[in-house]
Order: sequence, then structure tokens, then C-alpha cells
Amino acid sequence: MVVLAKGELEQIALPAVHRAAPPLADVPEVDLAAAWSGGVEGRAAAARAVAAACEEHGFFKVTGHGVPVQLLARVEAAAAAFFELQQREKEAAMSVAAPSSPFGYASKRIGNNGDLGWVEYLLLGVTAAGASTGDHSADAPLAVPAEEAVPSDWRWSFRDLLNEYTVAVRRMACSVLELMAEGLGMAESDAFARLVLHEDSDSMLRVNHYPPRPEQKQLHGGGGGGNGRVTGFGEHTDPQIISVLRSNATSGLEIALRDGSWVSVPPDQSSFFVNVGDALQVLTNGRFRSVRHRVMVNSIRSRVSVIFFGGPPPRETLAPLPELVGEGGRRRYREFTWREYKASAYRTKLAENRLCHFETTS
Ligand SMILES: O=C(O)CCC(=O)C(=O)O
Ligand SMILES: [Fe+2]
Repeated sequence: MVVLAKGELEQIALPAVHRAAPPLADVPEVDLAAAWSGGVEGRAAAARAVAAACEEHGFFKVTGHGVPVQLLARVEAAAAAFFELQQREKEAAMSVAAPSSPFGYASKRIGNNGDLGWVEYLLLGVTAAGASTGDHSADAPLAVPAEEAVPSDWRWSFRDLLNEYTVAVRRMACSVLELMAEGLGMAESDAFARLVLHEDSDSMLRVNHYPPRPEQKQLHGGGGGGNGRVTGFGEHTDPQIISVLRSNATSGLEIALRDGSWVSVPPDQSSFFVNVGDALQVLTNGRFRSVRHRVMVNSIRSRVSVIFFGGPPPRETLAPLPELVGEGGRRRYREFTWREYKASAYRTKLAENRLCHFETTS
């Protein structure tokens, strides 16, 4: 177990795992620039590569994405500056009015069902309408602050920066979703993207900060010695349609392969990583795989990651798309609304298989 350093607001014991880090992943790569400017053949090849990666891993790396590197660097620096604030300043700056709201700043506790990690984070609701207008009064794209502990202009500029980032990443995510549809040979290439572009799309932005791995002497359990690895973010699948992740150059992200073994994803700060989420697994009738992943902390450097989660509108009915079930094919999931799925998922622990409640039996 890890006992948090003195001075932390909460003393929470975290499990330390004394197991070697898994081997490095061979992550499929897709160059979006080739899809955009490579002509019909370049686009078809990129679409095939995206679909193959989603079927095999539910995970791939995107290069040639067109999001300016300066924007990535500015977001990383602003996030690092935010997490350097005093604990109470972070809590006050990003606290939200409703205590039951999942949004705002939190530390070590992930969700409401007892999951703990060596992580602090900001979780922000972003709407297509709100983020694209840049209007502060718009449908609360980011969290509403409760107190003036941090100068408000600082907070607004951080928020504006995250809005700018969200707009750019959502656009890129939708290009990727179009390639997915094309790779599956669907009649309408916006079959997935339209859900994330919808003005009521339930999308989120999460900014995670994993402080350096705790001192060896603070690690207990697992027989002492060894290279204690601490869970930063426990294993899970992302519930939404698509997640687009960008991190600094610190490792930690691991994904599960089809055979259940884990591999470690080499960080690449100039690229994005795409995860297929549960909702996309349903829409594709299980052809695309919602990838299990986790973050293990074993570095003397902090990891900062920013993840855009593209979700459908709450009222949207999700079910395998008939085109992907085929005539006489079996629908692997029953119909449900995104609201229903989220309510069910938020009652479970991170690691649980949340989709099994929605599987058909016959
Ligand atoms: O922080 C990371 O690198 C991944 C975290 C994650 O999987 C999540 O926030 O859903
Ligand atoms: Fe995740």
C-alpha cells in the first residue's frame, strides 16, 4: 500500500503492485494527413487501417492530425500550472454548485464507487454548442467556479484555452469517426460523427495529473523491494463513442490485448491516441472493440494527459446499426438510451464490464 505524503488533505491508502511492467505495445498508426490529401486511394487505405485497428485493438495512434503543436504545448503548460496550485485553491477554483455533480476538480477518488488512484483531475462537461461559440454564458461548457480563490481572469483564460483545444480535438475526432464509417463500408460516412457533432452531444474533457511515483520507502504490500507500481487510473473501458487522448512524454498508459495480456503504450506527445468506447462497440454490433486500459505510475516524472470523450446526446437511442448486423444477423445488444447507459455505468466500479447488462441472450 502507499500512504500519501504528509500534508495531503486526505490520507488514503493505495494498492501498490509488485509486478514487472508489461512489454511495449506495437500500436497501429494512422496518418490523417494521408487520408485528407492522399486522394481516393490514400483515403481508402487510411479508412481500412482505422477499421482494422478498431477491430483488433480498439486503439490506435493518430499522426498528421493538424492540431497545432503550440496549442498542445500551451494546454500542457496551463494544466501543469493549474495542478501546481495549492489543494484548496484547485478545489475552490473548479468546484461546482451541485455536490452530486461529477464535474470539477477531484483527487484520488474516481467516481462514487470506491475507486482510488494516484491521480488528480479536472472533469469538465463540454457541449458542441458551448465550446464552439467561445461564449462564457453558453450552456456551461466548462465547470462553474464557486469561489474567487484564483484570479478570475486566470481561470477564464484556462477555460478559453481548453475550449479552443476541445473544438480542435472534436473536429479531428469527427474526421476519425468518418474514416471508421468508411472503413466499415457504411452508406453514410457521418453515421457516428453526427452523434458527437450534435448540439446536445454529451461530451467531456478530462485533464489528468499523475504525480511522480511515491518513494520506495512509502510502498508496502507485495513483499517489499521490487519496482512497486501504483495504480494511477484503474482498468476500465470508456463508456462514450470515442476518446482522444494526448499526454506529455511520460509513460503509464497500458492497454489490454484480445488475449487479456497487458502492454504498455510508448508515450508520444506530438500524436493523439484514440480509444473505441462502449457506445461504439454497441453501434458496430461488437465489430469494434471497446479497449480496456489503465494507467500505472512508475516514473519520477509526472504524467499529464488530456482526454476528449465524444458521447451521444442523452436521449439518443443506441443499438447495433442494422447495416452492421446484416440480414438474419444476430443483434448482440438490446436498444437503450445513452442516459440509461450512463446511469447504469455510474453505479458500477471502474473495472466492471458495464456492457454485459445490455447484451442480448438469444
Ligand atoms: O490519463 C490517461 O492517460 C488515461 C486516463 C483514462 O483512461 C481516462 O481518463 O478515462
Ligand atoms: Fe479511460
